[in-house]
Amino acid sequence: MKASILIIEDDRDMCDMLSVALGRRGFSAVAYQSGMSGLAAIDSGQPDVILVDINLPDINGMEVCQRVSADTPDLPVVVMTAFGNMDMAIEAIRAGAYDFITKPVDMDMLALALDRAVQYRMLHKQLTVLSRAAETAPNLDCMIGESQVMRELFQRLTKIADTGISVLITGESGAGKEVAARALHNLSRRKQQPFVAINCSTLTETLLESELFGHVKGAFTDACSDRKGLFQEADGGTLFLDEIADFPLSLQPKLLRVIEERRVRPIGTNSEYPFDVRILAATNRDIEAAVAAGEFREDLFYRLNVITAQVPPLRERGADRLLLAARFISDCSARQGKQVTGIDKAAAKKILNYSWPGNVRELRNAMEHAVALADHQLITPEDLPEKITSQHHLLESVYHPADLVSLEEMTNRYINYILGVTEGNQSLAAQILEIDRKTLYRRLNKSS
Ligand SMILES: Nc1ncnc2c1ncn2[C@@H]1O[C@H](COP(=O)(O)OP(=O)(O)OP(=O)(O)O)[C@@H](O)[C@H]1O
Repeated sequence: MKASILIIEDDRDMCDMLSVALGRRGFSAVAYQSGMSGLAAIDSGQPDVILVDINLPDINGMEVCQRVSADTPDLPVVVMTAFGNMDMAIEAIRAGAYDFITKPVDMDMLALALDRAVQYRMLHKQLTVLSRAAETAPNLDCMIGESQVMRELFQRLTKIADTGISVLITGESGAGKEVAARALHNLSRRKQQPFVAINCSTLTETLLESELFGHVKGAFTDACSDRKGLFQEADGGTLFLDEIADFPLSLQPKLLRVIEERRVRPIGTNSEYPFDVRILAATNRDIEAAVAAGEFREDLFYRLNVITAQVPPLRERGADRLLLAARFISDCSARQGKQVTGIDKAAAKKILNYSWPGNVRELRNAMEHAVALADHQLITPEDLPEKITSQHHLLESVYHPADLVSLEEMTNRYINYILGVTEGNQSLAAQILEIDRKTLYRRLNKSS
C-alpha cells in the first residue's frame, strides 16, 4: 500500500515536479493549489501526510498546520519554508507541524522527512487500536493482559481456580505472581474468606515458624501472649507462601506435615487445631534446581506443585506494556491529583522497546515517576526514568536517519517490527497495520 501525500502548494510547476518525484519514490501524491481546497480534501482523500508550503494565496501554511492539528491531530504536516527562514520553521513546529523542509527542496531529504511522518502516522494508528483494545481487554480479576501468553495464563488460572489444589506459581520478580495468587483466590468459592500472604525469604527461621504455626504465651523469650499462626488466620481461605524456595530446609518437614495432616500445633503446646486452607506458593528461583541441589525437599516440592502456573515476563507480553502503562497512569494520576491522561507516541515507543527486567513492578514505578514529573496531559520520553529512554531501541532497527532506504524496504521493516510487538500474531499485526490479512501474507511471502 503506497503512502499518500496531500500536497498544498500554489505554484503549479512545483506541484507537478513534487508529484512526479514523489511518485517515483513510491508515494502516491495529489496536489491542491490553495489552503482551503487542500483542507477540504482531507476527509475524502484520507492522506497519510500533508506537505504544505508556507506561502499560499488564501490561508497560509501556518494556519493549515493549526487547523489540521486541531481537527486531525494524528495527521502529520510537513511544512516547506524558504531556505534560511528558520524562524518561520520554528513557528510552524509550534503551530503543530510534524517537520519542516527548506526550499529549494532536496528530494532525498523530503522523502526521508515524509517516511518518518508516515511512520509516525502508522504508530499513532497502532496506539489507537491499542487503547481501544484496553477498554475490552479480557482481564482476569485485577490482572490486565491481552497478549497470547497472558490469555493462556488466564485460561489456566480460570480452570484451576476452584479446584482447591495446591498451585506453584513461577515467574520473574515483579511479574505478577501475587496478583495471580489473588486471582485464584478471588475466583474460588473461598473468596469471601481471608487471603493471607507471607514472604518466606524475609523472616528469620524462628519468626517464620511462629508466624506460620503460632505460639502460646511463654513458648519462647519474646512470646508475651498467645498468637494464632497464619494457617489458623487463613482458615476457610487461602495461604500464599511467597518466595517458597527460600523456606528454611530445617522447617520444611514441619511444613509438609502440617499441610498433609491439615492440623497445626502452635509452638509451646500439645494441642492441635484443624484448619481448612488452600495453599498457593510462588517462587522466582529455579526450585527444581534447589531440589536437585538438596536445598529443597522433594516431597514438599511435589506437595506444593500439584500444578504449576507460569507468569510470563513482561518483555514477552507484546502490547500489554501499553495497556498496563495506561492503567497505571490513570491510577497514579488520580492518586497524585494530576491531569495526566496518557502517553505520547515517542514515550509509547520507549515503553515498547525497553526490556523491563523488573517486569510489571518496574513499569508501575516508572509510570508513577513519569506522572509525578509530567507537566502536560501526555507523558513524554523526558518524563520517563533515564534507564528506559537510554536503552537500545527496537524502532531504531526499523529506521535510521542516515539510512536512505526505499519505502518498500521501510514498509517491510515496519511490518516485521509490528510482528515483533504482536509476538508474531498476524491477525493482530494486520489489524494494527490496517491492512487485511491476505495483504499481510502476500507481503511476507514477497519479502521472504
Ligand atoms: N497483570 C497485571 N495487571 C495489573 N497489575 C499487575 C499485573 N501484574 C503485576 N501487577 C502489579 O505489579 C506489581 C508486582 O506484582 P506482584 O507483587 O504480584 O509480583 P510478584 O511476581 O509477586 O513479585 P515478587 O517476585 O517480587 O514477589 C504489583 O503492584 C501488581 O499489582
